[in-house]
Amino acid sequence: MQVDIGNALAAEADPGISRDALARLDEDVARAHDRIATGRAGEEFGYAALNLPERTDAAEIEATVEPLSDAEAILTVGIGGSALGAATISEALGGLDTEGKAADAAPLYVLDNVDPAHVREILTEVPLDRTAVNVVSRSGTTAETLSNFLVVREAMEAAGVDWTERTVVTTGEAGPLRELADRHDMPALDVPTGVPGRFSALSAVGLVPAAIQGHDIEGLLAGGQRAAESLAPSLFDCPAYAYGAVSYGVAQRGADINAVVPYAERLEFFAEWFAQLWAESLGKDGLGQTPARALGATDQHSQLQLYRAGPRDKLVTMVRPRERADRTIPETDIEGLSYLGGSTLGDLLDAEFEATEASLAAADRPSVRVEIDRLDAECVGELLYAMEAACVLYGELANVSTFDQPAVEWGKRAARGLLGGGEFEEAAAVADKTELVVE
Ligand SMILES: O=P(O)(O)OC[C@H]1O[C@H](O)[C@H](O)[C@@H](O)[C@@H]1O
Repeated sequence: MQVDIGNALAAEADPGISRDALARLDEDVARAHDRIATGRAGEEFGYAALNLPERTDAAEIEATVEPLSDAEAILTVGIGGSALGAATISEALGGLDTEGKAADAAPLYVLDNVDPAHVREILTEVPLDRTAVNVVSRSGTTAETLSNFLVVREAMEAAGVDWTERTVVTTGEAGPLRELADRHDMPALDVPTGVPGRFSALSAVGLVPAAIQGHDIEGLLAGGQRAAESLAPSLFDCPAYAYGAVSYGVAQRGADINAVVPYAERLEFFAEWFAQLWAESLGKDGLGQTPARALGATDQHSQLQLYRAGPRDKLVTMVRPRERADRTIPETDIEGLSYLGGSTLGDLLDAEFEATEASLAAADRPSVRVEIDRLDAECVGELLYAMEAACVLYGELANVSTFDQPAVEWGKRAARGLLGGGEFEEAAAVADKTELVVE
């Protein structure tokens, strides 16, 4: 993976970071790297995530899902960190919904919301008797996930399918989901200890659907390991830290928003995964950098106007694979279009990428270029790990508590209280809402 931070330098962009400031920041990076290394060595909560490429047992995952390898569809039931990693990996490697049909892998459907219409659509679409269900919850108590799973289970029973035969559970050591798996003797995998959901993509949490689809999960872990080995005490030697440090540096200078723009349809979910990672880890104590999601080249024709000419509060992160399967644009004699003929759609996408980057630089807007070689298992594993390491580094530099999410849990308790799931003072706050209704 390669990161180019040139267009985030103060000489090119406002806000931007000067070379002197970057050199000073590099001293903080060295200290943060030491802290991260200590945390990893002690398997401390959160830091342990950066050991996953070594810790995750690919053979165990493959053996556990083997009885479901004939599945014609996969249904992941989870939310947040228990869904986005799997969706990101399966999409990047080919195998999300309809894309999967073209890619010859069982398509992955993700039930990560409790919108009844969405649930109904998915249950109508998947062949329940030939679907592998993967219910994923670290806590085993998340209301959305458990409710959806109860609905899926009921639908399978109604269709005469033995759901215990078609479900893999991924959960923590204890909790309702673990008890359910034990009671029905279902295949179950562990959410690794010490790893928050949003950092768990390179574990059973993110790898089960890819394993069922026959993707190279060893390759994903090897790519993660390659990024782990690239961690170094200077941002000038480590692409992941260069990205984390520059994001932090420009955020301190006013780039409160980080617009992530992959130039690959198969990385659309990556932007969603990144958004959870960045928002939930770094949005603390009045600090943080708001993730925005876009897709190149499509969103050049919508959001780019704002990114180039709106408030100077954004960093644009442009992500692309350097190689991709390509398709030639047919020659044409249509007047004014002949320049397109003979080049490829990939050439066009790359030209759009470079033109957008230049257009941001010409307007003094900071951007960072993140490139991977191609969209294969190793490069995807490397990208996910590097972004996690970048996030951990940013958290160290900002001195926030990267691995918790108290604000999210507040809302979870309030919703649970409202549904009669126990006494929670957060639920009482709902009744205190101030109204000023206009009809
Ligand atoms: O895996 P679960 O316990 O079901 O949690 C799923 C999600 O729940 C919360 O929203 C947390 O903030 C997320 O970080 C977590 O990924």
